[in-house]
Amino acid sequence: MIELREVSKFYGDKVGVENLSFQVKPGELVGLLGPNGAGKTTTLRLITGYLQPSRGEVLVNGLEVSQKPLEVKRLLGYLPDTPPLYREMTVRSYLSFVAEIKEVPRRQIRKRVDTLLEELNLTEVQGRLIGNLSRGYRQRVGLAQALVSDPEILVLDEPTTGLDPKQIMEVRNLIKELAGRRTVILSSHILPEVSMICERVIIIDRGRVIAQDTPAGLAASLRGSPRIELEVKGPAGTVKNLLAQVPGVQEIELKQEAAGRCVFSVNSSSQEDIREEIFFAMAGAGYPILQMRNEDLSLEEVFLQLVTRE
Ligand SMILES: Nc1ncnc2c1ncn2[C@@H]1O[C@H](COP(=O)(O)OP(=O)(O)OP(=O)(O)O)[C@@H](O)[C@H]1O
Repeated sequence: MIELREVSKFYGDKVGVENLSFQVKPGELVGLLGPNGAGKTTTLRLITGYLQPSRGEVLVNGLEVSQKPLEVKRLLGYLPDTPPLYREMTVRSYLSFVAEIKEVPRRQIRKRVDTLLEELNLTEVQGRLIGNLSRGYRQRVGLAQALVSDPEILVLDEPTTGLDPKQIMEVRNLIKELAGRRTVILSSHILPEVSMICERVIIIDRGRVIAQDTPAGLAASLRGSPRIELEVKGPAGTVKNLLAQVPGVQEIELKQEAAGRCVFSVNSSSQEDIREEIFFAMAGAGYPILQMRNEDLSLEEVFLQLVTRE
């Protein structure tokens, strides 16, 4: 649905993005993740045709964006980093105006706007001037204008920026609901956000793709050897010796010891799950396991590792 082929964009001698290649398949919900200045906004502007690449090709639904800008814009709904709102218009008149520009047939405009007002919880403010709305409402109006033509593809630049926690939850849920029938690409510098709502994450840094995978896949590929955290009721020394005999155990680190309990972090050399073996070893010796869990890397840790490694 969206394809970037070795795309570069330079601003004078400054690099916006360099040699960027990735694809987004129909129906996917993909997150573009990166720190400030990584090139997220540039990438989204290239996809929507607001910028021309200095090198390479951007294809949307098989059409080259720079060759077929109007056709591509018909397929897209775009929420830019600053939504293009007219402060002196009411919510309803603004959405009707955008619907007209987006070539929604005249007879359908009223119904379409009603549906959007309903879906985005804007019905009660439909008669208010946009300039008088709170930031959360304005963001929702921005999202509504992106959806007005019921586009196949949605491009959202930092859709939750500036919202309060409740509004963030609402907008995230809305995006998930919208995603089913559409292809969605959104940008964010918030890690939990993309891991929560996106099926696939493309991490960019300094204009380049440095990783792309599912949130779980990214964590797994970088996790290296699995780690287990274990709390046992028993003497630390003996427990450590027992752990050392479990096949696959590589490193054992005592993290805490108090009141007859000890907490260990155990590194395994194999990709096999060694928790069962640990259980039998402790049960055999009569030391109850109070807690045992895989220490998974969060997306945040993966992201930091990737960016730092670069
Ligand atoms: N119009 C411009 N002129 C010059 N440099 C620009 C322009 N727009 C972006 N840049 C530079 O290109 C790089 C990528 O910027 P971009 O806005 O795409 O990043 P971003 O990931 O969206 O960051 P942010 O989250 O801060 O918006 C940055 O170094 C930025 O300073």
